[in-house]
Amino acid sequence: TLCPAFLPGEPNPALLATPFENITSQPEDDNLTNIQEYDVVIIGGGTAGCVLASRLSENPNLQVLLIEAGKSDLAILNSRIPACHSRLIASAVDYNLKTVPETNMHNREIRWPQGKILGGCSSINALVYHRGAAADYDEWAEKYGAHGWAWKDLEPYFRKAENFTPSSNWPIDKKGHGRDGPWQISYPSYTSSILPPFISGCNSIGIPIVPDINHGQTGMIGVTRVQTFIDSDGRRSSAATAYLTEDVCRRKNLKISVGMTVTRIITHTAADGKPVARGVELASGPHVPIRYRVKATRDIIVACGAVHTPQLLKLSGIGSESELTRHDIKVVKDLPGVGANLQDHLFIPLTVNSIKGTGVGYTRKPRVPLKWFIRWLLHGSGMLGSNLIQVAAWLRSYDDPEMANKIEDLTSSPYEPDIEIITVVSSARNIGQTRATNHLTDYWSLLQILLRPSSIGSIAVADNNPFTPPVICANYFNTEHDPFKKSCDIVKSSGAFVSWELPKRADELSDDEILEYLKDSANTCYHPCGTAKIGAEDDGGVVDTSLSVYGVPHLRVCDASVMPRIISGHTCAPIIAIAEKLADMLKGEYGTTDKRN
Ligand SMILES: Cc1cc2nc3c(=O)[nH]c(=O)nc-3n(C[C@H](O)[C@H](O)[C@H](O)COP(=O)(O)OP(=O)(O)OC[C@H]3O[C@@H](n4cnc5c(N)ncnc54)[C@H](O)[C@@H]3O)c2cc1C
Repeated sequence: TLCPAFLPGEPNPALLATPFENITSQPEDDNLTNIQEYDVVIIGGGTAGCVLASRLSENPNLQVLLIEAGKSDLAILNSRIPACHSRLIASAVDYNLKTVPETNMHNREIRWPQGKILGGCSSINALVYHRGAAADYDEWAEKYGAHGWAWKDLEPYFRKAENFTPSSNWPIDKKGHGRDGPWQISYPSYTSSILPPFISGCNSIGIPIVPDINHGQTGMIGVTRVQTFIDSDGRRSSAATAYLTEDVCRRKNLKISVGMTVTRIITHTAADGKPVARGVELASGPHVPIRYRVKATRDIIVACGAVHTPQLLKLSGIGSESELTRHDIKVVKDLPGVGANLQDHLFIPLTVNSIKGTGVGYTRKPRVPLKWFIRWLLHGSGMLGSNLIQVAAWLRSYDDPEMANKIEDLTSSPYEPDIEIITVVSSARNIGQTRATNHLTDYWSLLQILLRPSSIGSIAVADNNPFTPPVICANYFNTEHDPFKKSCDIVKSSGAFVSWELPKRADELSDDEILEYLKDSANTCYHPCGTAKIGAEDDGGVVDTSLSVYGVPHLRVCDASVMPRIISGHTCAPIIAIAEKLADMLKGEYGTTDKRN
């Protein structure tokens, strides 16, 4: 763990791609003759990209290249230690992006972490394993035209990905889970002192205890212990560690390029005058004069995540004509849906002081005590082997008659939630910014996550330079939801509550004061999606149901961008299932068609 003998990925691009000097990166200069070629080129070795590379290269006749801008997650200790996930935010493996000043949030620029590392966000995220409500996927198919992506279509792929290890102290019916997949799912052995009072607080106000929220049951409502992607050695099971094992990386037909950014997708004009995706161009950094190119004889799959996928498509001439022209990018395909339909979850922090012995402040010591580290290193156990998000409750605010009159029901079915409440072990206002100020205090933080926002934002390009960060406008908060009071009820009923810390007088605030507090303190819950959605082209769709980009044959997208509507939960597991399904679809397709030339 400390000094891994094996690190996936080839850092020298000259061994995998053909170098070009002094090219302009303009479509006129799109020479692809006599260059290194592969059957499939996957751009972005993140959550979806690792799954695709691993599954597609199971066919030894298929030459696969995976290109990742970051380096291996095995070399980043904080990525391996589950409890250290928040230390990865604003670190060298984060793109360190932020939104534009959000007008409905007191003009705050919200920090948006995105993993620049093999495994992508699955290597830096909070390790919560959650599938979302079955009705969310049925809604994709029925309401948004994503036929073939309903719950019944995706459920087998959730199982295929998973190797679930049950826990003796939280028994569930294992039938709903997979046992043979590469992704390690478990309950961490360590449980914090927050668990019993949170569950009893929920129970006292009528929230049922549900053994397993990931069962695909109708009505994903209740409080439960959180399942995580942590393996039996207490290490993070990212998409990279799960899918790009040493055996997989030794396959002769799989090449993995690390530390290289794809700067554009090269399209050629076919005999019918239409564009066809043929190759990609990559570079190690903004000031390096050498670019590299590879050709794809079958497909190019963009898996750069919901922020960078639309950016790359636009830099390659695929996007709204007016935006591309404004930035001097030659239009390949006018596709206004690219970068539109951005959706995200917001969380609202609530921090309370709790009775002595029930708080979690001790977990936030600025320096991890050596004995904790040794315990984790040798046995994978103790506090460091846990993601420290231990319990969560999913609720419907509409069932409260007072709320039902105030807000529109945006859930995917009358039985599914619009709110999730999780516990975290920090002063929630500080997440991603500074360490908790007083690590000795007994406190809890609860995050209320708004699961069904109607706010729609966008990803735009700032200019035509692939190394300029994209312009993120989340456009938060054009809906009123009020999960806040429910959290106050939970903590007051928990038997461990002492006083309000943030905000003070939390349960006495008027609606207007709560709204002001939300604008001041709400934060991204790190689930951006929808920016290259499945759907009809005239309805803003970017890809069809085979995840092929409209009007550009042999170009596909597979990542959080393709979700037509944000789900009522965490996004990592659904993306892994989507990638598993696309890999299966492509294996079937490639098995029966002739190689493209
Ligand atoms: C801090 C944080 C906490 C989260 N917590 C959870 C959680 O607990 N549970 C959960 O389910 N979800 C969580 N999420 C969300 C979840 O992790 C993401 O939705 C999901 O992993 C995104 O997968 P993806 O494949 O779409 O993109 P990513 O995993 O981000 O992969 C994109 C990859 O593409 C690479 N890339 C981008 N542009 C280029 C380019 N031009 N050339 C080459 N490579 C490129 C990136 O470096 C990256 O590796 C969290 C996210 C964050 C950021």
